[in-house]
Amino acid sequence: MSEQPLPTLPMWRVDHIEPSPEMLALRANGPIHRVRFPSGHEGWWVTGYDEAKAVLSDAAFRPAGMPPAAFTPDSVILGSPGWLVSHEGGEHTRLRTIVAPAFSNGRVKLLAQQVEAIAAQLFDKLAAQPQPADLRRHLSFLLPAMVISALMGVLYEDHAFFAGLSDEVMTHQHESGPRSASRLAWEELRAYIRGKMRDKRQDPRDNLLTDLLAAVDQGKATEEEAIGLAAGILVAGHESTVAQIEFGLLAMFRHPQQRERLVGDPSLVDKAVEEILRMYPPGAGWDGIMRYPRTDVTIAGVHVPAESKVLVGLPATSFDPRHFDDPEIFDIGRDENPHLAFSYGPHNCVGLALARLELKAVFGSIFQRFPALRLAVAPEELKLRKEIITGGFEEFPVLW
Ligand code: HEM
Repeated sequence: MSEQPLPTLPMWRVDHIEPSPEMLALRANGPIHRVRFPSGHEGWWVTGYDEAKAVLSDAAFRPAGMPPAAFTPDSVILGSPGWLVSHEGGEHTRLRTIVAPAFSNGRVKLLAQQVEAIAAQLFDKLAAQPQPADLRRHLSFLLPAMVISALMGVLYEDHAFFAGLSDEVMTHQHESGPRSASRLAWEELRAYIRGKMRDKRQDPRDNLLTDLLAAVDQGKATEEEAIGLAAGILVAGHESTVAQIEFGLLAMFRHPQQRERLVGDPSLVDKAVEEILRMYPPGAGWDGIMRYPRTDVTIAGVHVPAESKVLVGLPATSFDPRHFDDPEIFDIGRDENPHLAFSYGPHNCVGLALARLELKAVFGSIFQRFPALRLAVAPEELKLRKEIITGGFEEFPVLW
């Protein structure tokens, strides 16, 4: 009897936005599945909510940035000192503790007015464009980059430069060899940060680069680690947020009644953002974050040998009915929403409060500012950026 072929990733969303029916069917069939990854390797895909949380908080698993030697690293930034997902245990805690205060709820709250002002300024610029206009070019790509400049304490005018580099790092991450475009961009980004950190010695003020310099001076990190921490934050904090703005808008276009509900009651914005994150998180169909068990482990009764690939299917966990009532319904008033879009455990998203603030700034007022905002093309005509894990689109043409 011939064996069934393995389910294969990616499982693309329907029209870029609705969850893949194949993914939903597999998820409903059990919490862990043997699958084939886009790289051709076989491994496991964890789609159960509890099982995902257990893997993400279990020290038996190495983080995404520490693949076993058998797997070719798929990103130039893996192994770079200071890149948080390439460190584990005490080393990871030491480095994360240096940047975590800059992302605390209290520090992020202080940025709220600035983030609102950046959003308002970009809305004005978008409104001044001839229609249709590319919302990516005028809003989604810029807003996270401008917010990160404020956080880092670098000039606003630099945002286009470093956002371009961060984009290049992510876009070409499958290339290998020392002269790949991605590696060059990563090196250029690090050189840029090295220069900015030197400038901060003369003009410190209160920002993340100054915190990083202090950590170097106090012997908590090497200069190379501090540079890697800053560069990693730039890359991790940019593309994910760009894509989430775009997927969130698609979600709202797709569900006009929920959009009207939000316009009618702007106090729903916090819950709306959580629901967007739950049901339409950024993603290009690779469907999760990787972990590597260092020893043999058992997940939901399935034996998984050491050094295998275990993909934790964060988007799939959002449809686990053990944790979400009517999970396939997009409901911006959902009360209980413990989604895992920001992951869980020691590597959960350090920038989650900032990401929420940025998304609130967009979804809290964009439909008031542009009541007739809509896509200028059919959703299926948008070109998904398939080569980067967070997805997002080449262009996002809109009318209003
Ligand atoms: C909607 C936007 C965002 C989403 C959905 C998101 C999602 C995630 C996820 C799923 C991880 C876990 C990766 C893993 O466990 O392998 C992560 C980690 C991380 N994120 Fe975010 N993120 C977002 C925005 C941001 C922002 C705005 C920043 C900073 C400015 C940021 C910085 C980071 C960093 C530095 C890590 C690595 C943490 C560690 O390994 O300790 N992210 N993010």
